[in-house]
Amino acid sequence: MSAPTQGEHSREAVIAEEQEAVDHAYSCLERMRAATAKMVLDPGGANAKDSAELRREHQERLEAYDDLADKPLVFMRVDVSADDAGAAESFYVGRRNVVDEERERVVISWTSEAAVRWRQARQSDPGDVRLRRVLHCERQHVRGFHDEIHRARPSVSLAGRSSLDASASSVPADTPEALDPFLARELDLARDGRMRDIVETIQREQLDLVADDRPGALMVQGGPGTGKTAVGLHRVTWLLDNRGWRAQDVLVVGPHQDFLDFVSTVLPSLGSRGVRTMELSRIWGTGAAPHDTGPRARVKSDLRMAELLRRAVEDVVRPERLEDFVEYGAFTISGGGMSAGVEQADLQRSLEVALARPGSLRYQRDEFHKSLVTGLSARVIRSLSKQEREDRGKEGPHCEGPDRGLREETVVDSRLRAWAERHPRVDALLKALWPLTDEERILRRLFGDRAVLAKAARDLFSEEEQRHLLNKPRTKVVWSQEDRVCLEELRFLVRGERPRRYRHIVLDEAQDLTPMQARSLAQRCPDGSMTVLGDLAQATGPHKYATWGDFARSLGAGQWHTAELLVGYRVPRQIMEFAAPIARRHAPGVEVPRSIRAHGADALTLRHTAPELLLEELERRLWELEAVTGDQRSIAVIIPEDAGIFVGAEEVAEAVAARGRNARLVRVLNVPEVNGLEFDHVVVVEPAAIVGDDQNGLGSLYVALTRSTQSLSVIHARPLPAELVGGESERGPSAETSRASTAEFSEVVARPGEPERGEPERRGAGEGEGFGAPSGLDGLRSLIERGVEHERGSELRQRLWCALMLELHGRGHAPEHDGLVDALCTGPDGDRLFHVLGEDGHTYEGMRQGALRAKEVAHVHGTEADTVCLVLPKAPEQAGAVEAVREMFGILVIWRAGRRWAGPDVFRVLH
Ligand SMILES: Nc1ncnc2c1ncn2[C@@H]1O[C@H](COP(=O)(O)OP(=O)(O)OP(=O)(O)O)[C@@H](O)[C@H]1O
Repeated sequence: MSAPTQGEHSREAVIAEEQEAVDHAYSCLERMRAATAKMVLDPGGANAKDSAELRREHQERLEAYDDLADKPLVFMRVDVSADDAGAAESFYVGRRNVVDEERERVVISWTSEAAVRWRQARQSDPGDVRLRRVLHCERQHVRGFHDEIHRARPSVSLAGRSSLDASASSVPADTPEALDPFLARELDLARDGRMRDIVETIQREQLDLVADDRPGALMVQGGPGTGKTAVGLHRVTWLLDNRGWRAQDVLVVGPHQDFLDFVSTVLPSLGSRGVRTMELSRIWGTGAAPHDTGPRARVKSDLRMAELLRRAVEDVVRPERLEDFVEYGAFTISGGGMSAGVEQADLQRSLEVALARPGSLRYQRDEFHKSLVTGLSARVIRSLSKQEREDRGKEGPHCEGPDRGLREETVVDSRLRAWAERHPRVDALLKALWPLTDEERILRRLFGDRAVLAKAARDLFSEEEQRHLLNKPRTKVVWSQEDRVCLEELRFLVRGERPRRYRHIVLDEAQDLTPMQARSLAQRCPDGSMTVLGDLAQATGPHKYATWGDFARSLGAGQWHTAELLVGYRVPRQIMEFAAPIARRHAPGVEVPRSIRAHGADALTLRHTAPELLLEELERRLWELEAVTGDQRSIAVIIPEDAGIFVGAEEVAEAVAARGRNARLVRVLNVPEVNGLEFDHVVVVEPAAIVGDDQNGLGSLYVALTRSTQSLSVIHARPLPAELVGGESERGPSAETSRASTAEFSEVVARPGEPERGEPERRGAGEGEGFGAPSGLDGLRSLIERGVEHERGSELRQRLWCALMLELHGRGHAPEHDGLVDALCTGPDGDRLFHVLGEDGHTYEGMRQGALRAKEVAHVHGTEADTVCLVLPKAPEQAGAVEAVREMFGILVIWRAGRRWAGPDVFRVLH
């Protein structure tokens, strides 16, 4: 073993010194933990309630210590000038505040004002920072370090550096392109379905936003993977620590539950427990409600709806009905030997005053009710009081004391008020003036009655827009997500009910919020303190905002400011360059992030194939990826939402699951489900179908293409959207043509009939002959082919066929298929021919016809299949049908039962 160099000596010495400090920090933390655990058992407190409250607080602190799990407690040392003479004081920065027995600071939380300031210092403008050293720890063990700022002497890491430190010390930390090795290592880690906190490697521009203390809404625009979500979550911890807010004061809103699960460990690892997180659709009730679509969704979630709803509520009131209750110039009630009345002019005035009061519909009604009852009971009281006085004069005193008369009057007054309050005529008058006081009925009437809608929508919505809002007559109303937002607005207008409020709200993927949703969320945050995170180029919702200023208008935000994140930390550069033209087309004013991650040679793969081979190609790509990546890396298959293209998510998922061991890490998702998530490898299937004809389809594709940290594979049968291949799209000329050219990528083109790479050539269908058709049968063959082709028009049959192909491929077969044969497996125990049936395949008649067709196919194809099998979409309708088909035709039958195959011969035919 060679002797260590001088550099290695000094490096080892530094690590040993830092290790000592880290060990001390951990032992102090352990002491604090033990003391807290003791306090949980014996919390003290003046009474039981206090004790319970204290116990809960200690318990939370204890859990916060434990939430560190395997994350390092300490990750930075900072030396700052203590005096002009050059003395320096050292501090350690970490995930928690730690003190020693004398309550001296041992570790300062990264959220403290000082720690943030030190981290914002630059080598060129260090302020009082003399040394800023990043410690690379694995749990408690210091493995390396890197000096970002060192003013006293050259960085020790320059000498004898480890491979981990090598690039860091050679790159000036102030250079934006600098990718420090700790960061590079973090970014390259496998994505296991849970986001990690980035507190150790947070970049200056990110930290600036985390610690932004301006009041109002902070809106962060940033492309895919620029760390918006990470910034939003770290900001929550910073706010809780610096504003003294409780966790319950903050709400984090994300696009869907998977996203919330994905980020669920970040806040606890930063020491912030109990922050409420919610998926967007659950904010307004159940997430299961359907969405409106197309122009209806657009109109219904437009900000103008707020005014329409206000008018709809205003229009509910029918002041003209007052007349119907007035006789001889007054409104009167009588009963129980009493009568009372209010003159019309007074009544009119009361109504006007009530309607002019700021407040909800019910509040105004109640105010009118109160003043009416006061007016009525005042009249009765006066007459009764006179009577009483006369009676009292005859009968003598009823009770003693100076306030006798007053008390009697009060009793009479309250009894009379109750009488007037509940009088049926009063009730009838209120119902006539306010016929509706229920938000659901008001909305049903607005969307169900053309005249009501036209009156309220007069100068707000065009006639066409009004048509989109109208429900079809006699349609049973199921409240959509968009309706639910309107209902919340109505609940305020009608009852004055406001949803729960928060001190701060973080909105992630905010570009997809509708204006009405944004307005509704802002109402949960009366101080307007919000963090709004989004990317206008990733917009997939019914509304597209041109600027964040438009979004701020929906929020009704008094104060707001925007910031931009421009460096991408997730997506490798080659993929980002491929996807960028899509973003530029979709949101021309928005800057595409500069990816900090270097090209991987095989980061991008494009595969073109025939529609019926899409599934096979996908299977093949998954095998390849798994072969390369092994068991540890996550893979997402992103398919179009309208799966009509070839097969649904279920079938792909089944095929993935059937492969067993790696299935855990392979997920099949569509774009709304993948929003905000990331995976190591992503396979995007049929981009053109993801774009579809939706105005926000390009946004969806941009989301799909930018989910991976390692590689992107695109498998397509339809031509790629023009933006991806540098062409002119039908959507108009590209703002900037793509720099990507298909030649740059590994592209495999496979069509039926064309030999694929490495496969023996075979003659394709549609060229006059199938593989092995006996001569003389050509005429018959084409007749039968036409019949088969016709049957293949069934979508159900197509899906069933795909499921069968997946199954067979999954079992290691390479089934042949052509214009006649659905699947033919050749193996040592004979040939098996499968014939797939469609809609009526499970009826006996369907099976009988299918059996005949299968026989014809086998005959003209010339296959001497040892086994012919019918594949039904579900279990046969008639008992005994399977046996009958087997005995009469010699044909076996299997069928689909949910996600499985079933039938008495299923193992024989599918082995
Ligand atoms: N400073 C950093 N250090 C380490 N990892 C980082 C840093 N910044 C971002 N990342 C990582 O980059 C990935 C993308 O971050 P994040 O999901 O926050 O981006 P985003 O802008 O919200 O993306 P999208 O718009 O696609 O939702 C995450 O894995 C995150 O941990």
